[in-house]
Amino acid sequence: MILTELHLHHFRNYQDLTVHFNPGVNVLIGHNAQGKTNMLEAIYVLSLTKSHRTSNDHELINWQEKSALISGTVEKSIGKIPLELQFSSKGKKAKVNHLEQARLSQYVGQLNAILFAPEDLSLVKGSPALRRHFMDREFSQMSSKYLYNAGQYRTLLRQKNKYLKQLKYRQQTDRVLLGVLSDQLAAFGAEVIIARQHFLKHLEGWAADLHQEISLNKESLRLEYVNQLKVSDDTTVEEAYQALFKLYQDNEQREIEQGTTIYGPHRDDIRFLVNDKNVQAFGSQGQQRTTALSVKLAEIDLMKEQTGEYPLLLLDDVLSELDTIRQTHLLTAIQNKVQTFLTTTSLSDVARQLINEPTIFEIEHGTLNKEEVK
Ligand SMILES: Nc1ncnc2c1ncn2[C@@H]1O[C@H](COP(=O)(O)OP(=O)(O)OP(=O)(O)O)[C@@H](O)[C@H]1O
Repeated sequence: MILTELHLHHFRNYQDLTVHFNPGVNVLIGHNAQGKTNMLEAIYVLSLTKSHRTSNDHELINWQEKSALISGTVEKSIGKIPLELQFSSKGKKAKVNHLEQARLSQYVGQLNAILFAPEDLSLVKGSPALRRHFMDREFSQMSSKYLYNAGQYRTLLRQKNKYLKQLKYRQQTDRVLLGVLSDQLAAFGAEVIIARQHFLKHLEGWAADLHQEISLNKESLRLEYVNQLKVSDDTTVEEAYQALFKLYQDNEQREIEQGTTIYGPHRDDIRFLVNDKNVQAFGSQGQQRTTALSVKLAEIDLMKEQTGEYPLLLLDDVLSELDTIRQTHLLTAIQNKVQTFLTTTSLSDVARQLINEPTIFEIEHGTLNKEEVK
């Protein structure tokens, strides 16, 4: 898919801007604090309805204003689709084809974007929460069912945890309601677990090939889904539900004593194995970076496989974080395949040579100038 046009109105430091993009590589270049990341963020928000930098939508609205608008046209194999998001103190409204969507979950999936920022290089060495967030964010874009199930799971988890605390401090005594909450939680949790198993298996296939290539055939990569149920590719949702519900029943007293839910996909993780060794514990920084890069690039192919369309790729200041070999791999892997937006304060010679006919936009104080490419 291609984002042909973007319009920003009172979004962050952009007053009123309409920009037409290159279907290939778009370079957003400028000094610090001019609005490069804000532009990538706008595309990301147009894709997922929320920002990767803040959970407070109000921050997206220009400080002098009361509302903001992001709109754009996405071109897919089925045709052109106009998308629009409005933010105000009353909340946000999402429109597809000029029609307001009753639920944001109906909107997500129209425009898919993969964001790669320097912090993604710590996907491997960062906390398990980072990897769970990664799974939820990426798999939600590929499957509205996943988005729904993960959302329901989160809501029920909050309810169950609140109830467990009330039982712990004896503000409640009725365990029947706890059983009902655990039953529902196990049902949505099982859906999330089986979907993660499925998506990670496919992601592994793509990532292993890329990793081998980037490491010049020296390393093999495997991805293991770490979960308390130890599911395999053959485990059904029903089996996972039964197993998870049993864990809740068997550990009811422990969960009450701890005032929190101990089992479920909110405790999952991903283990990355390079040449069969856990790269988080034993890998060099370079191996960890190669792993993160392979996994990010693999997402592009996974998304194409699952949705039939390539996503957009948003690269926020990552080139400067990668050495020449990894830069070369990244840039050759995306050329002529995915529409790419990359921010940088200066483009290295390597990148200039590798990028095919980019459009270069110079950003200064929330305005854009197109640079003629020499
Ligand atoms: N809600 C807002 N209203 C107005 N201006 C904002 C708002 N939010 C952020 N800004 C301004 O946007 C600018 C930051 O833009 P951005 O994060 O895109 O920088 P950048 O060009 O990516 O820089 P760097 O290279 O340092 O990452 C800052 O000047 C900040 O003050």
